[in-house]
Formats: sequence, C-alpha cells, structure tokens
Amino acid sequence: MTSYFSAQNSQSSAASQRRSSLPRLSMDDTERPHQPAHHVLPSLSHTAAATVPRESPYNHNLFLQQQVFADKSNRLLNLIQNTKGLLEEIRETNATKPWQTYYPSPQIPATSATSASSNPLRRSTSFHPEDDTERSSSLPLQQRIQRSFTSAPGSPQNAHTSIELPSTGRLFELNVLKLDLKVGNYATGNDALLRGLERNTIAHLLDGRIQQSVKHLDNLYQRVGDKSSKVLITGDLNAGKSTLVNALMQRTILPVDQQPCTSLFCEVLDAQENEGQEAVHAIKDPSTYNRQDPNTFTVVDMRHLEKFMNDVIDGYEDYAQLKVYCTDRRMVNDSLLHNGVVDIALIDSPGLNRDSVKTTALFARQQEIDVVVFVVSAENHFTLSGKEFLWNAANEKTHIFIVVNRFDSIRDKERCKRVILDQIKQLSAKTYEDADELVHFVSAGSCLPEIIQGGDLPADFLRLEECLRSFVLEKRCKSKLAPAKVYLENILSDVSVLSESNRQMAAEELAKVRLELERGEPEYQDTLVRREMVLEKVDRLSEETCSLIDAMTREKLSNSVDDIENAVSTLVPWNGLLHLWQYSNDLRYVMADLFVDRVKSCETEAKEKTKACVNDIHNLANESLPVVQSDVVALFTKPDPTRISTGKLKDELALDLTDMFDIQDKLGVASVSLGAVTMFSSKALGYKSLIHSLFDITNTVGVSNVRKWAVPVVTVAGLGILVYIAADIKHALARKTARKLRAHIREGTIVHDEAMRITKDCRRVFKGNAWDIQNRFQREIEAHERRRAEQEKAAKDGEQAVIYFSKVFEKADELARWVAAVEVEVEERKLKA
Ligand SMILES: Nc1nc2c(ncn2[C@@H]2O[C@H](COP(=O)(O)OP(=O)(O)OP(=O)(O)O)[C@@H](O)[C@H]2O)c(=O)[nH]1
Repeated sequence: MTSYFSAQNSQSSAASQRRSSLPRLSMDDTERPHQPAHHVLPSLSHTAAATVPRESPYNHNLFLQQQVFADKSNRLLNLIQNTKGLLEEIRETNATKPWQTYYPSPQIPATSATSASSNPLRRSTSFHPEDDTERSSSLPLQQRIQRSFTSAPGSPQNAHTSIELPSTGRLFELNVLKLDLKVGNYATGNDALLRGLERNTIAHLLDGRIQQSVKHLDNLYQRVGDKSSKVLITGDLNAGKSTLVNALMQRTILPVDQQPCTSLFCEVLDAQENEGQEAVHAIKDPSTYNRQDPNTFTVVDMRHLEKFMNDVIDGYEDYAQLKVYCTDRRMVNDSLLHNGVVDIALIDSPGLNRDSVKTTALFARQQEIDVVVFVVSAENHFTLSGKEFLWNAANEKTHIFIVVNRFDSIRDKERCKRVILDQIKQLSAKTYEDADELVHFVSAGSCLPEIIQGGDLPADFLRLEECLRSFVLEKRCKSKLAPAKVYLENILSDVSVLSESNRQMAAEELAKVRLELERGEPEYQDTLVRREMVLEKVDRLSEETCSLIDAMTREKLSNSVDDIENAVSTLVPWNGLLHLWQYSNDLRYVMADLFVDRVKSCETEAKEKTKACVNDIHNLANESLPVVQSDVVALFTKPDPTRISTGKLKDELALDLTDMFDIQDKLGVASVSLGAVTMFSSKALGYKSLIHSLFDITNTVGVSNVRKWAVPVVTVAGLGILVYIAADIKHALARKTARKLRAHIREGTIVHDEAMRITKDCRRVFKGNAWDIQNRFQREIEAHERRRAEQEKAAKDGEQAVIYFSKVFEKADELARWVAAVEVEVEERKLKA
C-alpha cells in the first residue's frame, strides 16, 4: 500500500535553507539608485547571455518585460534599503544627539490670513495634502510639502498653503508614521490626546513607529526580493489541468486520466528549492510544512505518484497537498520554474465541483497566489461550478488567465471561440477586454513531450506560455512592486513632513535663542557695571556711617561725667556720717552703672544708624537686583555687645581717705571767706599761701597781739573748718569720685576702646551686608553666564538641527523622486506586441 513512499525523508533534514541577506547601501548609492543592484537579483542580461532568446513574435517583448521588471525590482530594493538607512539614521540621531525628531503637534488653524501670518510657527508646522487645491495637487508630493512649508505669508502662493484652508482642526496628515492614540476602545480625540502628552513621550511613540516602519521595510525587501511566484491552475473536472502543467513543464510529472485523478493541491516547483533534489513531499497539514523537518511531510517516490494520487482519491491516504520538486530541463530563458527573473511554481488543483469550489476559491485568495489560470474544456464550456468560481474570482482578482483546452476536439472552432468569449464577457468583463492576451484556445494534450518528440511547440501554445509569463510579471508588479512603491512614497512623504516641520521648529527656536543671546549681552554688561557702582557706594556709605558712629560715641562718652555727677545726687541716698563707707561704695557703683548705661545708649544709637544705613544699602541693591528679604538686625550677632568691665571701673573709683576732705576745694572757700587777708597776695589759693598770709598778718598786727588772739581765733576757725568739712563730706565724696571718673575717661583708653568696639561691631554688620549684596550680584552674574552658556549651546544645537533636518528632507526628497521614477503599473500590458 505504501510502496510509493520513499526513504529519502532524511536527506532534506540536512539541507539548510537559503537565506537572502540584506545588503546595506550607503547614501552614496542613493545618488545612483537607478543603477541595478547586481547583488540583489541576477542580471537578466547575464541569464540572457547564457541563452539566446528564441525567435518568436512575443519572445522579444517578454525578454524586454523581464528586463524591465528585474530593473524595477532592483531599483526598489535599492530604494528600500536607502529609505531604511535614512530611518535608522533618524533613530540613531534621536538616541545620540540633542536634537530629536519631534512629532509636529496638531494645530488649530488660524481663521484668517492675518492671524496666520502673525504666527509663523503655526504656519510652519502645517500641512494638509488632502485639502490642497487642484493646482497644487497636480504638483509632485514633495513639492507640495515644500511649498506648504515655505510659502511666505501674504504671497500669492500663500492662498494655497494649509494656513488659509478651511478649519478642519488638522493641518497636516501623516500616512505611515501617524500616531493613533486610543483611550479604551475609542480612537476619538487623537489630537487632544497628543496635545496632552509631553513632547518627549510623543517623540518616544514616534520612535516606535519608525522602528515598526524599519521592520516593514525589511518585509518589503524580502517580498520584492522574492523571485518566486505561484500560479494556481484550476478549472472543471477533466478540463486538462494536469495535462497543461505537464505541457508547460515539457515533462510528464502529474498523472493524467479521464477519470478524476487530482484530489489534492499539487505544487510543482523547481528542484533548486530543495537543494537541487527532485522529490515529492506529501503534506497532511500545509500550515506546519517545513521542508527541513521530515516530520511535517512524507516523501513519495515520483515514479509512483499516480498510484499515490489514486489512493488519495480512493480514500486510502489522507493528504491535503503535494510539493513536487522537479528540474526544469529547458534552457534558462525558456524555463518556467526558474528563469532568473521570476521563478514560477504551478499548483494543480482538484477539478471544481460543488464540494471543492469553495476550497479552491479560498486557496486562490491566498496572498502568495499571484495568478489564477482557469482551464475550461472547449467541449463542455463553463459548468455551474466553474461559473461560480469565476464570479468569485472576478471580485477578487480583476483579470483571470483563461485556457480553453481540448480545442483539437472542436470542429467549428470559430463558433466555439465566439460562444466561449461571449460567456467570458458575462463572467469577467476585464478579462474579456484583454482576451487577446488572457484567453487562449489550445490543445495541451498535443503539446506533451511524448507527442512533440523534440519538435517545436505549436504557436498558440508558445503564445500562451509567453502571455502567462508576461501576466505573471504584470501581476507581480501589482502585488509586490506596487505595494512597496506606495509604502516608500508614503514613508518618504512622512519623513519629509517630519523633517520640514522639525527644521522649521528648530529654525524658530534658533532665532528665539539668538534674540535672547543678543538681548542678554547688554543686560549682562549692565549688571557688571551696576555691581561695581553699588558695591562702591555701599563701601562709602558704610565708612561714613562708621565714622559718624565713632565720633558720636567718643563725644557722648567723654561728656557723660557731668550728667552722671548730677544724677548720683538723687540716685544715691546720704544716710549720715556713720554710713559714709556705704555711701562711697554706692557712689562708685552707680557712677559705673551710669557710665555703662551711657555706653549702651551709644550702642543702641549706633545700631539704629547702622540699621538705617543697611536699609539704604539694600534698597540701593534692590534697584539692581531681584528683591530678597534680609534681616539686617539679625546681623548684630552678639546679644549683649557691651563687654565693658564694670568691676574694673568700680575699682578705679575706689574710696581714698582724702576723698572725704576736699581740702583744695575747702581752702579755696577759706580764701574767699578771708578775702581781706588774701588781698595781700595774688596767690590766694593754696596751703602755702595761707601760711604766708598768716605771717604777713602777724607782721602787720604784731606778735604780741597775735599771741593774744591767735589761740581763740585758731580754735574757732579750726572748729568751724571741721564742722564745715564734716558737713561737706557727702559732696566731697561725689566730686572726688566724679573727678576720678573724669580722669579715668580722659587719661585712660576706655572711651577709645568702647568707640572702637561699637564701630567695629557696626563695621562687621556692614561687611556682612556688603558681602551679602556682593553674593547676590555674583549669583545674578553667574545665572547670566549660565543662561548665556545654555543659550549658546542651544544656538549651536539649533544650527546643527536645522542643517540636519534640511539634509534629511533633501535625502527623503531625493529618494522620493527616485521612487516616483519607478513605474510599476503604467503601460505594462502595452509592452506586448
Ligand atoms: N483531446 C484532448 N484531450 C485532452 C487534452 N488535454 C487533456 N486531455 C485529456 O483529458 C483527460 C483529462 O485530463 P487531465 O489532465 O487529467 O484533466 P484534469 O483537469 O487534470 O482532471 P482532474 O484533475 O481529474 O480534474 C485526459 O484523458 C487527457 O488525456 C487535449 O488537449 N485534447
């Protein structure tokens, strides 16, 4: 039963799959994208050189078509690589350079030209190709973008820029790189969402889109680079599908029978796909098929293929698909399976009936099926199943390649043609329009190798073959090249929009930064000048105030003794001679305390003056600097600035015995009372003067008289003096203590020391404030310098960004022009004779 199975399964496991590498092209290649990349597809001229094309009315055209197709493929492959390179460059720049490609934020359009022109940024980021006028839409896309971005406000062109277009809420439209944000299941409010996101977040999302696009370009590269094309051959039962395959292959590969003999899809493909080994793989689950995994298929001996297929029909075997790897023995240029430009795989399908029509229609819809060839028997015309299939296929694939087989059996061939073409007209109008190329009346049975036996194939069959190849090329253009071209156009248009909007943004930011730099320099210089002026003034004011405080303190302390002396008479109570000692101490203490109070008063006044001056200084600084709150009083750091030693002062005023007798003062008083006596001498004051006066009196009055009166007079005078002295002790002590204090102040350094100390404290306060103001200026200057450094960097980055985005735009523009030059849909059919 299973004798047709081969033991060759293991050989395929060792084979490694051929992988196409993606050569990376430099931008230099972009400058010559029209040159075919020979490494991508084998040059047709090379294959043609190996085999001279057969002379036939159509062969030359087919040759040209293949050459054109290969050229287009190579150009597109080249352009895909260059576009990918450009996107990768953008991504790399985003990751490494300070200028990122930002997503242009959706703008609400200005309602009038005036408002638009007053907002250059708004105008600059706007682009809405859909709303462009008829005139501008006739321009190439890149030019429209360029014009949309560069039209000057108020210029006649501006009437066609997006700024003046009716408000749609969207000013530009991206194709591939458009960010569609969704909240929950709704995609509404995309622009609002975009506006709500941070610029960097959007840039990150955009980077993701670019990454996806790079991946998609890789897929496109694979698709365009993939030379294989699948042709599905379908049709009614016994129409001759398998015979057609064999005739096209010029080999008897598939079994042919009048009974239904094909019950599964048989793909005939080049043995090179299987490391050059001819083999038949029977597959149960096509979705899991892997040529390198023997577990996914069973190897069938090619000699027993017919028996195997019969067993499948009879239900002995359960397989869904066959892969028949075989060698096309014809010359390269004639080979259908492997001709170097498009390698065609033929898929023979089960004859259509009610059961299989849906399965086959589904199969035909698969993406890799480039062409559907419908085989109809000239004897039977279209069956119901055939019609049903064609109806469906006509909806999916606009053109169907139709082979009317068994034409040899028809006697009235013209009538047959007429009837069948009429039917085709009803079933597929497009196919009917190109019936000359798409509808072929042949006899595949007469073209089998055993019939031909090395002779020439009939002309109608040769034409079928060449039209089929041509049709495959055309379809491939549409199915592989056209999507690649459209995608390239879209992505390059997006890159142009992005780069131009980013260039505009960068240029505007650059202009802004330059303006700030320009404005900032005079401000900076002004701050430097103001700093010098203010600090000089602060120094002068501080010094003046300190001198004033010093002079004031010295004067007040020097003149303080009289006031102190007057004050003690009321402050210190006299409790009689018995409390003389206590009185004396009280005097000392009170005087010392009063002097200290005077020092404190000087300090307070100095503080006031300092505070007032510091306020003036800060007001002066605030005129040139940002205002800050500073507590100038707190700058007097010592809570009690008076460090004068009252103890020492009290010691200086300590009581002497003589302090009780102010003799000099009393003698002065006695001299006055003895005015008559003192008249004799100009030196009336002093003890010696008194003695001299007494001798003078004695000489005048006479010694005897003196002896007689002296004792009582002296006694009375002495008693009087004693009484007087006793009564004057209180005042004498006060005077003497005050005199000591005065002498201490005049002769000592206390006034100087206190004045110096107070002034020093004030000077310290001034210094602190001057330092504070200097620091404020320094901070201001440093902030200026920092700002300037940042602005200079931003300006430098901005310049680079403008250059970079201009270059990206130029590259995208250049590539887009090359892409536009690759014609993938135009006039393909007209190449035929
Ligand atoms: N007279 C004539 N007979 C043909 C021609 N082509 C095929 N036949 C015969 O038609 C019968 C069916 O041919 P197949 O190739 O098996 O047809 P098929 O469409 O593959 O059949 P199924 O796969 O079973 O649907 C065979 O007996 C062939 O010999 C032809 O051009 N002329």
